[in-house]
Amino acid sequence: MQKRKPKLGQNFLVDDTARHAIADALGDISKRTVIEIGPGHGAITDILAGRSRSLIALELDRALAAELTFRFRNQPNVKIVETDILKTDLQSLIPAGETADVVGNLPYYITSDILLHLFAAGREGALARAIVMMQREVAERVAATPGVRDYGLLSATAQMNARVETLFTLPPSAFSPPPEVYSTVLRLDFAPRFAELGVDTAGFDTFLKQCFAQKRKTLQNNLRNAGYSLQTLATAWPEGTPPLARAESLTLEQMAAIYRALTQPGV
Ligand SMILES: C[S@@+](CC[C@H](N)C(=O)[O-])C[C@H]1O[C@@H](n2cnc3c(N)ncnc32)[C@H](O)[C@@H]1O
Repeated sequence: MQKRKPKLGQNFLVDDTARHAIADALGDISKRTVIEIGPGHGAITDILAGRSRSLIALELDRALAAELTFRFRNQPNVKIVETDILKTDLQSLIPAGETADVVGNLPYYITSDILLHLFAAGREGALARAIVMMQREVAERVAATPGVRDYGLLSATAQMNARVETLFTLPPSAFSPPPEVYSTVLRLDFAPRFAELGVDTAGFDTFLKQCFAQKRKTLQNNLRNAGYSLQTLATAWPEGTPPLARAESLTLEQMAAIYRALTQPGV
């Protein structure tokens, strides 16, 4: 086994039950294209190769990509691509008119960037489902509901793009070498809510960033810092929303109502 490259987040899964549970969480993939992020030594790849119609595994580490290319050389449904997931256009990997599912024990140093990359592909209609493992604390933020301590920009962004379900948590001993943190597996079913909530994608993304800019400030103060006047905010503020509310206490429906009132006054 090659030496671990800590910079690439290489903690390999060695728990047999867990790697099967991750593959099982995808459901029936016999007719699906599956994209694996960071296959490493193939702990999950081995299982998916025998189950999926087509498996495309994206690995940045040249030696690992070569190892897997050799191992799967006689399986025409498996394609190993040496590439950076963040620089890969996922839609271009998927047959026209179809969607793919994603699986990955993610390199933790770029978890948020990978999630944003997946949400962008989900909005394009390229992805149906993702089973992704990440540091437990990050998973808790992705899955948190409004009003709880962990709810913030990552939760709101994730839940504008997907239904989030927490599946299970693994201790450091499930990996080699063991990381310093616990890890949690999430299921994301891509279901963008922008049209349903009457907001435009790019504008509402920016608005959410403005709303959550400073956690200790009220939502109105964050929006004043973003350039909205007190008077504009007072006129647009929906009835029933406390003026001193913080962004993390509001539902996505309430956030969207404020955004619509600010950007489409009189509608
Ligand atoms: C946590 S390991 C998981 C390996 C394997 N899937 C497993 O479960 O044992 C993360 C993997 O992602 C790869 N990786 C890191 N950065 C990447 C990137 N930007 N694009 C694609 N793969 C990357 C690493 O080389 C490593 O193989």
